[in-house]
Amino acid sequence: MTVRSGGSTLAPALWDVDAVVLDTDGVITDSARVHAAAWKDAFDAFLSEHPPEDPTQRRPFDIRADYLPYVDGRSRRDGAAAFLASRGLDPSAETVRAVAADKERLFTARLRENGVGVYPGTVRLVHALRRAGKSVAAASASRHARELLTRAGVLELFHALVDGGEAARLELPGKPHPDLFLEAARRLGVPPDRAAVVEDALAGVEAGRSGGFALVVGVDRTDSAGTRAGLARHGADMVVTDLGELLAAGAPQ
Ligand SMILES: O=P(O)(O)OC[C@H]1O[C@@H](O)[C@H](O)[C@@H](O)[C@@H]1O
Repeated sequence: MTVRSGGSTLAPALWDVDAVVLDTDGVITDSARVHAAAWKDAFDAFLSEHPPEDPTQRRPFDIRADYLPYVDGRSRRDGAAAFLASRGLDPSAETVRAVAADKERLFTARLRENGVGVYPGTVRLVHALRRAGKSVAAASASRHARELLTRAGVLELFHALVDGGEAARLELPGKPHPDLFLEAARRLGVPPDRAAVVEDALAGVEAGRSGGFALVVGVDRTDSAGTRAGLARHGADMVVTDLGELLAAGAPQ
């Protein structure tokens, strides 16, 4: 049976779920690259001021090799600590706070200068899900998620939002723990085995998998074999390059 409602058609993978929880950075808004670039500047400054003892660990922060496994999807402090530890540096609370504060300053400056865009394929999918009677939530480790969704003009499309501020207030452990997504599903009133998670981060697909969600969709906007394989290995049931692929062929573009 094809779910046709309001003229839109969802891909079969979504027919059997009642709700979809979408990560924000890189899934709804094109802000993952802004986070990654700000982290690179902050970590490279730190590495040149505090070079690791082992010369092989002194190379600059690399967005593919370092951002994806250690920082993407994790809270500000968890991401900073994971990367520093990966280079053999002591992730003391003080060091983590200093690097995270530097990244925050760089991130907000970039955001002020360039603004943030939204992925049109995601907006089309969210409209189609709503027309099909499904609930939709946004979830993010970022404390900026509400601001980003508001600036992009899409906040009102979501029935619930759990962001980094909420996660801290509720003391939810960050991704790869599933708590952020479970809280979003709880707010929608849908059990995880009736809901899908959509994520671009390795820690995020892992969270969807360990949360027992019915479907975990990975998003790889670079369409690289390595990233797709990584997302699948960490728990994605399927990987798309754009969320428009979750609309059935023939659905309005
Ligand atoms: O510093 P913020 O805005 O609270 O964001 C925390 C994290 O949010 C995640 O969504 C990003 O993938 C990370 O790069 C970022 O560090």
